[in-house]
Amino acid sequence: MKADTRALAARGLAEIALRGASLRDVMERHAPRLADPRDRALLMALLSEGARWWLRFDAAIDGLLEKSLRHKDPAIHALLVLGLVQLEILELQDYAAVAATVEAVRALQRPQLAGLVNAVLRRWQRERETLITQLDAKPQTRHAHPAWLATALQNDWPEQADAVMAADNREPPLMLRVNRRRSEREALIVQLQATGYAATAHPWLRDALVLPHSTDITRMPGFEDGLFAVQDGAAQVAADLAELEDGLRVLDACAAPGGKACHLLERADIDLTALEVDAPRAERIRQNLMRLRLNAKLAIGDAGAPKNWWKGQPFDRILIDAPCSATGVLRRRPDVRLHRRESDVAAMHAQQRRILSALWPLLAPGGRLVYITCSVLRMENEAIAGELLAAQPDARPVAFTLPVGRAASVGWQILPGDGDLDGMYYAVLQKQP
Ligand SMILES: C[S@@+](CC[C@H](N)C(=O)[O-])C[C@H]1O[C@@H](n2cnc3c(N)ncnc32)[C@H](O)[C@@H]1O
Repeated sequence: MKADTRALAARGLAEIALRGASLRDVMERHAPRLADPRDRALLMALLSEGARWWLRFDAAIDGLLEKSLRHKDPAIHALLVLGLVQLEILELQDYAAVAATVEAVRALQRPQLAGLVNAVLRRWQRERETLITQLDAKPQTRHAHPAWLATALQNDWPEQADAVMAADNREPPLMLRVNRRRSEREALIVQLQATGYAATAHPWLRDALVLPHSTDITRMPGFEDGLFAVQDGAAQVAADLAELEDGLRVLDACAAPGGKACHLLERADIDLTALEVDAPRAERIRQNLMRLRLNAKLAIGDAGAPKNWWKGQPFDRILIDAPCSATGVLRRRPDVRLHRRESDVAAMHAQQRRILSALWPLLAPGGRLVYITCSVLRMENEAIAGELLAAQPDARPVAFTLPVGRAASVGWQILPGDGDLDGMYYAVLQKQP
């Protein structure tokens, strides 16, 4: 029943936006209560777009209510936000969106608030243009980004900040990576197109396929057989930068869930150690290796403390896909902007520096280290690579260019939306032979 779906979405969105729950957890807990896959899809759309646009429509609802319901009745507050999301973002028919939202008030067992909810949504419709002009006046309510992040983007990327935030709010394509050990890209495209999937080859990434919309990939032909994995194109650049050859010893230092590790293994016959600090997340590496029919040595440990897991043999390649603010992937993870705090960035910087300086001694002379984040903040990116170069006399930056993005003082930055990719930073550092 649609009303129940909206009521469930309102409860879930309140948990995400007001109590710090993750979208994934909320979806996993609530979706099994809906039998119809169309209701589950609506729940996902409401939760994702509700989280993505919370900071715009939460401010609007505050302006429309005399007394905020945010603390007193969080699910009703979230339901009002969802009412505006349905009208403005999901573009449902006005009548249907309002009627179903008012109906959901009853499903939330607050029938006494049905009149208020109806009145607030009607007032939005009447005063829409003025209210939208007010919301558009500030970057944080225009683009639904936290004020600290809008400011940080304007400081780091004054010319691109607006476009970056707009890209964070657009639906990303679904990108796959063909497992070249098990299929050819063209053969996979033919197979997918024959079953109704509009897959095309990415214009410059060798292993990437693009589909216009997200879908349940587990139902796609070839999934169980490990013919492909889901991976944004920006993440697929890592394997090119590693310049692999058969026989190399490679460390993927921050490996879960194993996307880049598997790509490296698909590219060459390497001796790969996949290290991860979080044991439950490491289990996901194991599952991905199994599905894609690949082999690696799995290690659980802290990349910043190699004495606990390193056996003393240097690595020819080290990939550090560092823990970071994830500010480059907000389009795919719409709840992150609600949970990240400004203070997290300095904490991430300290962690990234600790990991990079602990791993540099493990690199063989002549070897290369690829440092990556899915952050768009310079403090986590070129600042980290620059600090290593300043501290290690045997480190040299390797120059490279990509078809999209821009050179940083060290390395290369793709911003969200460049080439319709996620935002990602890359630096390649070589140890003098
Ligand atoms: C950006 S994700 C890696 C994504 C992965 N490379 C992929 O392509 O699928 C960063 C990972 O680093 C792990 N991590 C964080 N701190 C770590 C540490 N000190 N040592 C090892 N792994 C760490 C996190 O648990 C997380 O799984």
